[in-house]
Amino acid sequence: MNSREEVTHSKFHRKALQVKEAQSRIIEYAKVLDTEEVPLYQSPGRYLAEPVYAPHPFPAFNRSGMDGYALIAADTEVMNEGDLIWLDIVDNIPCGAVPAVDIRRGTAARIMTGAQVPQGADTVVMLEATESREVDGLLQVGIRKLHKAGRNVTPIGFELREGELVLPAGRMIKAGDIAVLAAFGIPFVKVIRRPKVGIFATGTELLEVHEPLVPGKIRNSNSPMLEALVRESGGDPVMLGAIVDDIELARSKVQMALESYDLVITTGGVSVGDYDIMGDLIRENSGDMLFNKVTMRPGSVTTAAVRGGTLLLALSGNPGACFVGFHLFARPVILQMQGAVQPFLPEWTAVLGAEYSKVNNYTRFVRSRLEIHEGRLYAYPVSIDESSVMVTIKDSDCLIVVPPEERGLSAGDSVKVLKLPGEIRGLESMAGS
Ligand SMILES: Nc1nc2c(c(=O)[nH]1)N[C@H]1C(S)=C(S)[C@@H](COP(=O)(O)OP(=O)(O)OC[C@H]3O[C@@H](n4cnc5c(N)ncnc54)[C@H](O)[C@@H]3O)O[C@H]1N2
Ligand code: MOO
Repeated sequence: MNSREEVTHSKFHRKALQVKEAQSRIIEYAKVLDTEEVPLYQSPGRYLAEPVYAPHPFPAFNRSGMDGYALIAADTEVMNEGDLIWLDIVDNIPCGAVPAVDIRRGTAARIMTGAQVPQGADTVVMLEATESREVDGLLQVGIRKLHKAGRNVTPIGFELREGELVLPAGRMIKAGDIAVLAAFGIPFVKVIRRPKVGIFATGTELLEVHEPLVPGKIRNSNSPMLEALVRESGGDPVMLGAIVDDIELARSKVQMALESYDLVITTGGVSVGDYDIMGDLIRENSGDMLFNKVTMRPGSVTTAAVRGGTLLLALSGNPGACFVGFHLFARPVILQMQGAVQPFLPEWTAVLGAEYSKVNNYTRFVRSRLEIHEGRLYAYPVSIDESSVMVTIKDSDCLIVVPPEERGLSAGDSVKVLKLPGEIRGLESMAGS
């Protein structure tokens, strides 16, 4: 066999890996990146680099849950129905103040919601359940009903005890986490640095977004889509444009990108056509190749290599395949590099909303809409889900996983779905219905 035949031969005879096997081959090279400190307000969406333990109990003092009077519950025990018990008011405690006097039998303190309950008091009686009077210049509060100890008092450490784990490392920071960090006086948060992801497209047919359409050409929609997906995954996308189908150009672009970024994603040119330069380029150094075929549709031609320790993910040019390939391979790498606890798409179970008859000998990942009817989750395959189709990507909430052996699926079947990130768009169609 001469070398040209060898190239052709290896182009056509690819060893296909199962998706899980392909995922575990690449995830091995997705090393958690170094840490950095960011201001609290910039931390949403970032991943915590280290666990947060409560530095003090929360609340840090016994807290009043009502505006009213702090007193000793036992003082209200001796009451007959309808009688008023009169207690001397010895203090007035606004929020933020430290009580000046301890409460002893026969006394009470006026207190506001959120203020520190004074020593000795074990209950707070709400203002509406009290009366007040002045006797010889002394203010007194009258209590009509029997009150139990502990009412309207949130004890110290009720939410968190000192030293308790509040936020584990690898957790993506959201609004509730911000509240915890703020409450514990953490103005700068240690997070994992965002991976820098170089993105470029290959294809002589590609025009930039701003260019007018000309015969035979299409606009490069995959690069901006990948840019958005990388950003959505917490990565820092670096747009390297589109190159024509020229292997020399691709080689130098790949080399530069691998030396400069934490991950390189390309789209297009991985099939067996005469101009599928990314496939050829990766095969040149087959020792570095992790795989160049996966038993999935769309995206069977998804290719991965590792060079100088950096991953190169060559996704298909077909928009549907590029989208699915990103979620199955690129997103987990980007998340893992940020130390995410669960880098893969979550697996849910749904009811299939409509018949799906397409099958082949590869696992299908069918772009689908999600809806909830009477408390049950339904997945509806999008109207057209071919690998080459772009327009239905926007309607996808999940990917239904259709195993290769199935004879086609019927409406009502239980199906495994991979939930895509973000809100469920399918629910928008139900708004107002
Ligand atoms: N003889 C064979 N032909 C094909 C095979 C095969 O096994 N044997 N595989 C098919 C499958 S499956 C897929 S998927 C595609 C994969 O093709 P490539 O990944 O090499 O992608 P291209 O050929 O470069 O482009 C495919 C398609 O997508 C359009 N495209 C490309 N880049 C972009 C972009 N940045 N934005 C929008 N659209 C893009 C391109 O114009 C083509 O229409 O190969 C099958 N063929
Ligand atoms: O790689 Mo293709 O997208 O399987 O159809």
